[in-house]
Amino acid sequence: MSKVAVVTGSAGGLGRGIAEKLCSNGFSVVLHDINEELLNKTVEELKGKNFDVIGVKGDVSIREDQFNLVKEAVDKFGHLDVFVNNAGIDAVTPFLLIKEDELNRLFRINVNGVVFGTQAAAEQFIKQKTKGKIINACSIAGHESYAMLGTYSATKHAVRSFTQTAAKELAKHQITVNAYCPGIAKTKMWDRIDQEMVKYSDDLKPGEAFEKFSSEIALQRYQTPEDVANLVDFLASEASDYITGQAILTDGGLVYR
Ligand SMILES: NC(=O)C1=CN([C@@H]2O[C@H](COP(=O)(O)OP(=O)(O)OC[C@H]3O[C@@H](n4cnc5c(N)ncnc54)[C@H](O)[C@@H]3O)[C@@H](O)[C@H]2O)C=CC1
Ligand SMILES: CC(=O)C(C)=O
Repeated sequence: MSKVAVVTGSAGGLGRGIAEKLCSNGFSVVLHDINEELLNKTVEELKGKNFDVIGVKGDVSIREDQFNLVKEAVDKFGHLDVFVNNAGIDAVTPFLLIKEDELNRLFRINVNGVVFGTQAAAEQFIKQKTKGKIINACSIAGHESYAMLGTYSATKHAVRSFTQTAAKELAKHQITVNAYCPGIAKTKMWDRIDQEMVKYSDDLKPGEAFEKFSSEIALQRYQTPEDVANLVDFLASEASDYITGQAILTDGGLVYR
């Protein structure tokens, strides 16, 4: 019986990389995204590689959607082993200009989404009476707060906090809860961050905010989805069974904790 994983926000970017890695290691994977068109395209591409996948459209910030996502996974594949809370959004704003809408939007998706996904997955693991793995998208911004990324950094610190609390409460059920903390990966998220940072700067040109952040990386290259997927793959495997409540950096040497 193959293992079953759900990856939220996996129509593109890091989530897609994670889904592909788990598929290539024999998982059946439920891809999930709010962007239905891209989700359907990605599902077809992965099916074309003979991967065992389905797609479920949903919004992580809606609690009911997260429980429905787990239900769809179990209806299709019979059980659940791994739930990756990957979906997240960004905002670039000088601190003095942060407004209520930005705070609510980012916390709803980046934090509420992780809480609801964790609850839905844990409920299923407890019902199954099996161990289970919950893996959350944190960031270097969950360890270090960045200028212009105040709201985003606060949400990622909150993800780290909920990862610890959930790990402590769910350990008695043999459920582990960990987080991966990527550095600077060239996905649509960083394309947007770069564009916005350039708008607020007098001297940066398009691409230069990304280059500036990347130039600090000790290993001298920006991150790929595969780099991130390698850590998530480990956290999804039995090799990580004795690890819980951790927010592990994978950033090529950028933030040292
Ligand atoms: N790209 C980077 O350098 C880093 C990314 N991260 C985190 O990794 C995760 C993935 O990031 P990327 O792939 O770069 O982002 P991305 O923006 O390229 O992809 C995110 C995906 O999530 C989906 N999504 C957005 N809101 C959603 C919602 N409410 N419900 C369901 N799906 C939704 C989007 O449609 C998109 O397909 C995020 O949590 C992000 O904060 C962390 C550190 C660095
Ligand atoms: C996108 C992100 O997580 C950063 C800037 O750390």
